[in-house]
Amino acid sequence: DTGSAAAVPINEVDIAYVTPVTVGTPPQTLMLDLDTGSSDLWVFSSLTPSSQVRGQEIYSPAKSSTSKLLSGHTWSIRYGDGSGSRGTVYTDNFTIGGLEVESQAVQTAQEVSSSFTQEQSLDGLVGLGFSTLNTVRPSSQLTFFDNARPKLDEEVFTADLKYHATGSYDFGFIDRAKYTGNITYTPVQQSPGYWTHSLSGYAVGSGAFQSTQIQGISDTGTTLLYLPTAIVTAYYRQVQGAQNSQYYGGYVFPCSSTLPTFTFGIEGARFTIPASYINYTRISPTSSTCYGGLQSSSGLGINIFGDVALKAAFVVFSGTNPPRIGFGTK
Ligand SMILES: C[C@H](Cc1ccc(C(C)(C)C)cc1)[C@H](NN)c1nnnn1Cc1ccc2c(c1)OCO2
Repeated sequence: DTGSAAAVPINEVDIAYVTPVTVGTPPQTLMLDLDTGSSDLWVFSSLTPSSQVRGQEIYSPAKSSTSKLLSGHTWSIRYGDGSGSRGTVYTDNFTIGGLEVESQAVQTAQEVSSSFTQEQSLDGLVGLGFSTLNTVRPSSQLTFFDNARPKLDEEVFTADLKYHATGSYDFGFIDRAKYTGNITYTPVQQSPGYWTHSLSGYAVGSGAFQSTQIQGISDTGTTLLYLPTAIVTAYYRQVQGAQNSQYYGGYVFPCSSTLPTFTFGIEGARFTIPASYINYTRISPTSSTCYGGLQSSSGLGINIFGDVALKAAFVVFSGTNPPRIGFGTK
């Protein structure tokens, strides 16, 4: 089997992408954030206090003839940006882009943090990290990808995220029409459960390519690109008026600045992020100061190849043994 679904940016600066999914019988449609950097599938639900729901679609297990309570099971997740959620668990039919998994663990939120309440067009997350990271207790649950694996034509899913436009996620096949040339693969170290791999180096603008291994995680659920401070300072040194602002918590610069491109390596292949992707957003709607899409990872303890980087390529997440990740030019 295969599946294919849209990845729709939830706002005008691509803070996150959501994908239509259906849960239950008859199908209830929700817009969820497919997140390779976590492994819980959770949704706003009929169990979420109405004070914490602001426009989101909810999943009501009581309205589904195929829902089953996973009795005695709970979950609680805290994301790296400080947001979080917790609740109980049902199993139900779950479909993404025509690919169905029966009795998928669907984690129903009984509490969500304010940053989730504020994102009205995001109804939850589909974790596509390794199932070892799932927070359901006493027994952890499998991700949608792990449940779908046995029926997939090929043990892969792909991400084709786009800048200020709708892209796609495919399951079980690699769509040749979505990239040119070949896919370059590199090994994934699946501990502690992220899609962890290395870049082979980087270049700032037209500068020489610096060959250096940079380990990090490819994370579709993270907006920006977070790299070591030395690389980030080398980049913003090329930007007139750029500064690392304590107040704004990162590099800012005049919105009128000309930004260099940023190139990253995967093995011998090179992928260039257009300057426009790094001119991320105005710090406030009327400001002429802009916040960078490339920021330092020093506070995170891990380098994160988020959407700013991933949308510059066609990415193959391969669940083969051993797992690997592939990048193609588009
Ligand atoms: C933050 C997201 C998870 C999320 C997504 C969306 C949202 C909103 C809808 C409310 C906008 C909040 C949270 C990420 N997913 N793998 C994640 N989950 N756990 N770690 N990370 C990566 C990380 C870690 C730390 C950081 C960061 C990123 O951005 C800034 O500081």
